[in-house]
Amino acid sequence: MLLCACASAPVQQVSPRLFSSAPRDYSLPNDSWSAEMRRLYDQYDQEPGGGGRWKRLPSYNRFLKYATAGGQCLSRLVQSRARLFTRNIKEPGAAFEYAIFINEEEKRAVCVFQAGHLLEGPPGHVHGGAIATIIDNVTGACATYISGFVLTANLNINYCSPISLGSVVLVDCAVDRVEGRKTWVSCRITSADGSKLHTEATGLFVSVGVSHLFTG
Ligand SMILES: CCCCCCCC(=O)SCCNC(=O)CCNC(=O)[C@H](O)C(C)(C)COP(=O)(O)OP(=O)(O)OC[C@H]1O[C@@H](n2cnc3c(N)ncnc32)[C@H](O)[C@@H]1OP(=O)(O)O
Repeated sequence: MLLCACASAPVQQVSPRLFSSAPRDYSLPNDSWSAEMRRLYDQYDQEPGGGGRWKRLPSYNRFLKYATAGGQCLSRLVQSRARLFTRNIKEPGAAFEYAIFINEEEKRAVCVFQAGHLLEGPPGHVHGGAIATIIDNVTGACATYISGFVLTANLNINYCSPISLGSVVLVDCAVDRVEGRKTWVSCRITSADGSKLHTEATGLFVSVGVSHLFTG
């Protein structure tokens, strides 16, 4: 489902910020984004407080450092050099370029995803593991938004048609049901115009306390 275009967000500066300690929000547009990527982003992006249905999730390369409620402390405990898998390649556009938008009312998440040249699997096309990664990330974000902290227990993926490197696709997820600690999410990856189905998936997420990460 697409929305009317809104005011464009500024393009993120990706040069090293030598004199700034502010974290980079990787979900903001940068110069590597194609016109198609930017167009889709603008369709879902909403001004904060504008009452829109879609809310962009900020995204940093360290999961815990910028989290509220003791994130920094946990980050030090876990591993100071740890970096989020999808955000750890320095060259903009080389790997995972994406922005996730959440629609809380519909319990949906949509991700605009541009797959860079380092994600190659079959010649000229995206690796199945990279596709699984973006699915896990977006379905996981959707489940987390609705159910709080969860871990992926099960992911089923049907690869229907290959995704060309450099192309922009839509990852569209919805929470199907929540029962106790379990949250089921379904997901479809389509071409930007929705006409071609690339991938279908379902995921089961289980709610855990953060202490589960330390105790197993
Ligand atoms: C915002 C950024 C988002 C990023 C998203 C990234 C998400 C990830 O990649 S997470 C990393 C990959 N996942 C993991 O490492 C998880 C490893 N697994 C585990 O830690 C555990 O097995 C875990 C937490 C899933 C479940 O363990 P535990 O908390 O002991 O739950 P447990 O009591 O066994 O099961 C709870 C329920 O889930 C069900 N369940 C658990 N695992 C499965 C499974 N694989 N398939 C089906 N059902 C399952 C159980 O049957 C049980 O159901 P019921 O309540 O009806 O009896």
